[in-house]
Amino acid sequence: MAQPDETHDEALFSWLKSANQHPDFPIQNLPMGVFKTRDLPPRCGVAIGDEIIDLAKLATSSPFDGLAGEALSTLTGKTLNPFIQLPRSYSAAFRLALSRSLRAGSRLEAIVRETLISKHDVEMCLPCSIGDYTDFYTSIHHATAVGKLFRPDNPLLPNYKWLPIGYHGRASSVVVSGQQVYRPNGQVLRPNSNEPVMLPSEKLDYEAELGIFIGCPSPQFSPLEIEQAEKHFFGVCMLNDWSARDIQAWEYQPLGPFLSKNFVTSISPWIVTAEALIPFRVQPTKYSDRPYVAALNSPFNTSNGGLDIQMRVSLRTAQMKASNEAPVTLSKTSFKHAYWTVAQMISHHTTTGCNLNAGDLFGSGTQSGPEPEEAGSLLELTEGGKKPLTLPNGEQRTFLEDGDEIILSGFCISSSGLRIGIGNVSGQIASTTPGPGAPMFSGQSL
Ligand SMILES: O=C(O)/C=C/C(=O)CC(=O)CC(=O)O
Ligand SMILES: [Ca+2]
Ligand SMILES: [Mg+2]
Repeated sequence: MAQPDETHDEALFSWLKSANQHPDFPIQNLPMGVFKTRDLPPRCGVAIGDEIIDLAKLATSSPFDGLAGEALSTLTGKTLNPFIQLPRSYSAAFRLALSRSLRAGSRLEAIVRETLISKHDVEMCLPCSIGDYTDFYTSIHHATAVGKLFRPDNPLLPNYKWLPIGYHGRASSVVVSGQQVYRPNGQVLRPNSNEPVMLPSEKLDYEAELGIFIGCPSPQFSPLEIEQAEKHFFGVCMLNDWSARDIQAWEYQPLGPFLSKNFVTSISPWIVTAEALIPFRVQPTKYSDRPYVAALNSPFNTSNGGLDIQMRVSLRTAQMKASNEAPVTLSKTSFKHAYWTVAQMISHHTTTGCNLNAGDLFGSGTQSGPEPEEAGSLLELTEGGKKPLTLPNGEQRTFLEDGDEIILSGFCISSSGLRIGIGNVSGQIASTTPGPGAPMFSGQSL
């Protein structure tokens, strides 16, 4: 795993004014995504300051040599998949060449400047074609708190500390930030009843997660040892695993969540690459009485397997929107508290020989920190709906109501204050049954 290099130098200065001191997209970030405009079909881009580099347009000038040039030639289609499946040496070379081209004094300034499109003129799309989506459960604080609500006698099951628990999710319903979230109908067992009823979920919730994209594919029947796993980690986004808690409580035993989590999963539009995250690597949080599992340990994972990614959840109700109030923060935490690392999730997923493909998406599982106010879901913040939250404007919430907008955002910040944004993922709740072609709402997207 690489050490910080010249692309991470905090003193780098770009010829693009808006990139310098940009809170999300300075020259040290260079996240990748797919966008479209009124005139242009979906195409690959890199966010820099308040602009987006149109990579198909950049490729027509063949500005880069060697691996970086080859990498750029894969970025002319409608998804990032042809690029992210390449070995990491290509993405590292591309990042270096792009970083140099954006620095003050670069001989490529005029060529790159020609490709810039304002972020205000684009609509973001899913960054890649997602073949499979797996949702993990890596926050021990979330697992313990939720376990207490669902299984008071047995909150943390004995397997938790031995392997990263997960379930196979539904890739077809992953959407990009800004898409409406329609309240799902489902079977629910009401209190003091023996028979379920079909109704719109009354316990609609969010889950604050990190999204993890797989890059270089791994072949079937070739388990990845933990030392190899990082080579398959392409990058991250923010992910909201919308969850209908009443549907979940009735359906989840014995096979786990099914319809309660398959109706929509929202992700932020930009993928922040593993290379950009190098300065924010940390030692994973140490947990006492963790059993030693040789296959899930490596010297690198022990020293640098963690990622200090700050996560924030905020809510804007319809009433707040109508009176022009800013969203209210519900919780803050960091992915550094996760019990299992990205490499452990990747390696474990392939243990039986399951293959991973470029563009596969992992959810980290809801990230809740050690303190109650760091909880990544309403289920935890309201203790299963028993303790409503009172918002600054006097409104109360147990679960989400129609018109509520949830905004999950992420960023990393260095000890000297350099910040890179991971992104924002927002979604607004609408009452059930949209009819064909769910419209967009004007949510915030980064
Ligand atoms: O049964 C439980 O303990 C809870 C399961 C989940 O909510 C599954 C899930 O989505 C995991 C997560 O996001 O951490
Ligand atoms: Ca989840
Ligand atoms: Mg989902």
